[in-house]
Amino acid sequence: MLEQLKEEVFQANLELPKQGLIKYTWGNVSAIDRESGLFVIKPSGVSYETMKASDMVVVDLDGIVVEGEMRPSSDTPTHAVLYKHYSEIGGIVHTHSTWATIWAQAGLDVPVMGTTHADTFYGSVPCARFLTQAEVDRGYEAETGRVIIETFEQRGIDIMAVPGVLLKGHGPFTWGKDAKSAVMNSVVLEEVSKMNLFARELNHFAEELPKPILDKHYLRKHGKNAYYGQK
Ligand SMILES: O=C(CO)[C@@H](O)[C@@H](O)COP(=O)(O)O
Repeated sequence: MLEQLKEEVFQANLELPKQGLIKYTWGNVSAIDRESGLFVIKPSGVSYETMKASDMVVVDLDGIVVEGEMRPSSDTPTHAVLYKHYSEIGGIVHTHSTWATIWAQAGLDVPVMGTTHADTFYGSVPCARFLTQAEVDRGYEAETGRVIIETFEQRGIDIMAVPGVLLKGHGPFTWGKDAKSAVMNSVVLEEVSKMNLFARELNHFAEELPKPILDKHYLRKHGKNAYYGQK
């Protein structure tokens, strides 16, 4: 069942250490099959060196295991809440990648300071608030998903135009149309987090990208008249 998706999710998980986004088991990737309403996620706490495609766990949108021998990622309820709320999302990634986590620990949005950012994210990547004691008690991981939704709704941000968020004091989540694009978005977020920190260090008054350039770069890749790359 869902053998191809398991392979895709497995390969996407292997990309995390390859791209330098994680150490040890500090991350997870999932992808959903919208037809069955089931998603595939990596098992919790299993070394990337020994993990196999057959170790991937299939869960439903309530996070209940449907297939697999292992316990799914501890972040499964966060993934489930996001898949349930946003039908456009096909893949989700969580990491503790260093540069993005620095911004998360500083409690700051990652501003658009260059075209590298604008090519992927149509605006600042928001930093969501800390969870309250009541939220932690109610279910930390599911409430984390709800805080992400709250952040995007309160700020009126389109989830697919800005496919990532920072969780204050924790780290980034990114998403995309599938697992591969969600991983690419994590790589971009990590790179721009690093670039921005150095740019602000060199010049505390370094400006954000002006709107016309943000529009041009984002829309030429993602707008309805996109023309970047090959047909
Ligand atoms: O954030 C954390 C731990 O603080 C987790 O996302 C991370 O360790 C990955 O956990 P899983 O191996 O996916 O259960």
